[in-house]
Amino acid sequence: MSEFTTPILTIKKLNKQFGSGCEQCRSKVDRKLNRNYCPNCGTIYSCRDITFDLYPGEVLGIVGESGSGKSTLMRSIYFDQPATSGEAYLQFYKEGKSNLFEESSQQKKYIRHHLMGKVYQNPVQGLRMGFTSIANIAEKMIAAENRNVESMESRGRELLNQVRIPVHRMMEAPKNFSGGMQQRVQIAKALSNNPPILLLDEVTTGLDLSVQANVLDLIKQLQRELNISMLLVSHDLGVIRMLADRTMVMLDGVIVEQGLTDQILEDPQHAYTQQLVHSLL
Ligand SMILES: Nc1ncnc2c1ncn2[C@@H]1O[C@H](COP(=O)(O)OP(=O)(O)OP(=O)(O)O)[C@@H](O)[C@H]1O
Repeated sequence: MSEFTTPILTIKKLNKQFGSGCEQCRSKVDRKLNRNYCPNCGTIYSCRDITFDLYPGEVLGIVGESGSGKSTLMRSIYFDQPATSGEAYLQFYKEGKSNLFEESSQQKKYIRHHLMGKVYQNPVQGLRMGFTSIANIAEKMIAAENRNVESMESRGRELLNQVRIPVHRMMEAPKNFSGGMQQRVQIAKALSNNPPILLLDEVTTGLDLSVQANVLDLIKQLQRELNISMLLVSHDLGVIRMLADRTMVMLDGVIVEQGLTDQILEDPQHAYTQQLVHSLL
């Protein structure tokens, strides 16, 4: 991305820890951790000084093994849980000048529903499985203060069509759908308020390979059509290779390498990335 393009999202020194820390781990400079964990007090440092920019229309991949902190990062950005410290700025919110983490819970709700959408690995987290599909979509629209039933229904139909769920099934609950369909309803819901940013957390993990390919194709197509910026978390470098323009590699809560995806795949610098790339070949 050009240095002259303004990022749509900027994250600066985001930290998330579980535990209050002790004298052996509180200082960033000389803390002695076993991977992300303080052996003395048990505090887990899930995200450490995570800093990056997301640019308009780009897909930024975040890859790393289980426990490296990817989901914690996504949860912090979407306010599913509070970050311990750090800054986040959105170009579309107060001209990118206000740290989102310091906003009131009401403002965070506004940001979450108007400016972001999120698709979870486990559809139970993103959907009400017993509600109809269209009601799931409407729920996010209502959260963004849309009260017009007709416009919600027509938007719901449009979105279901866009994610290739037959519209005649809109009154069915996601609990009756296959895993791939549930993910598509989640994507429709996440897109309902036309957010400029979509967060995708391991959205194809656990699906059969052919279903996985369909969902990835859909994401790729939507990204092209809507030119939406995406943060895409996966432990699977194959998924990242297919979708991400740039990639960050996380290990033990730290970004160990970032760059253009092609560059990372062709010439990985960090030993862990080399190992990841090697396992893909
Ligand atoms: N609520 C919590 N309480 C304590 N520790 C947590 C909590 N949530 C996450 N962690 C720890 O934070 C670290 C990062 O977890 P996270 O789920 O973000 O990793 P991940 O890279 O997304 O892994 P996975 O792909 O398996 O989901 C792990 O060591 C995890 O045990």
